[in-house]
Amino acid sequence: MKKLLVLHTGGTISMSENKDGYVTTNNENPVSNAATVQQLAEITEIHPFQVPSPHMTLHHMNDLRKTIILHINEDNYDGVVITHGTDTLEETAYFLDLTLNVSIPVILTGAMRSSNEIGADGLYNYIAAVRTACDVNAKGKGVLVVFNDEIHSAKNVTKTHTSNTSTFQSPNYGPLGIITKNNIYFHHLPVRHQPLVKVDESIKVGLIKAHADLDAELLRFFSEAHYNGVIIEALGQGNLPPSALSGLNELLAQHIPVVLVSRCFNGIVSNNYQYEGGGYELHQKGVIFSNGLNGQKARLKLIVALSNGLHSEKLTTYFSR
Ligand SMILES: NC(=O)C[C@H](N)C(=O)O
Repeated sequence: MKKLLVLHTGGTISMSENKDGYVTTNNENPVSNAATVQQLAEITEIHPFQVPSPHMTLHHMNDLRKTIILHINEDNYDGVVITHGTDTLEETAYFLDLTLNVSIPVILTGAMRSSNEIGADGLYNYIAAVRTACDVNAKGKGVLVVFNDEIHSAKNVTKTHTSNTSTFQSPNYGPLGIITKNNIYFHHLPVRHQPLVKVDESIKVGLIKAHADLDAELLRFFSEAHYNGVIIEALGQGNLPPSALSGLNELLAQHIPVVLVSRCFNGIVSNNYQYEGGGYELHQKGVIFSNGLNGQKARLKLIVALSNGLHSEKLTTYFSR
């Protein structure tokens, strides 16, 4: 039997509906010690904290990382499963993917319906995650998200629906694999990069979404509030309204790294347009173009990059991968 470390962190998978129909936190995680799961693997369960995932912080994520390292250094685990709220699940998954230097499977899962609601998906997803963690082909693929019978890479997966159980999707790329009643099939191999292991929790990176008439004052805020970096979810292929440019110039003049992603759901930013605020001009100014991440993931990537002392060209290269 494979030996797995399971970390329960909270979220809907750990919650129940009360008599008024509202979803609330339980003292005990209902999927903890589930008999069906105990038959699949030898499981050591720990509960580092129990929070709804909107309460997750960089400190929680880093704490989770340290806890995983501590336990896998002490004992020979074949894999790690983390149960987590879905709202920020992709952020914790990607943070661990960027910073955990391990080859055993590390898999996050959660639920869209709490434990006593009709069609509750928590135990089902948990079982699927445990089965995947036991699969020999799940090794060396970085951090994975298992949800609704699909296996996604932490880098590409995102929550796409407020309530549907098929909420986790990987725009542009699709899932790495699928899970059936009896089998686990991987169809793609993710491109892997060497993790960076230092994390400075004091680094502050802001995230802002561009829109028509974006006010330069909003960008100025980040320099006034001493942010270490800024992510802009730009328009289309990577363009900004002229109204924002004076604020952007101030950030760049103060050598605050600015990374561009797109507010579009699919595609990658590029320096095509040569008009005021167009990608060409932003690139010339020194804005860093990210290779296809969403804003919340680019934020964590910039925190990790700055924690590891990446600046100028090294930072640009890191974001091009
Ligand atoms: N489905 C969920 O888990 C959502 C919940 N609000 C959370 O992220 O904790």
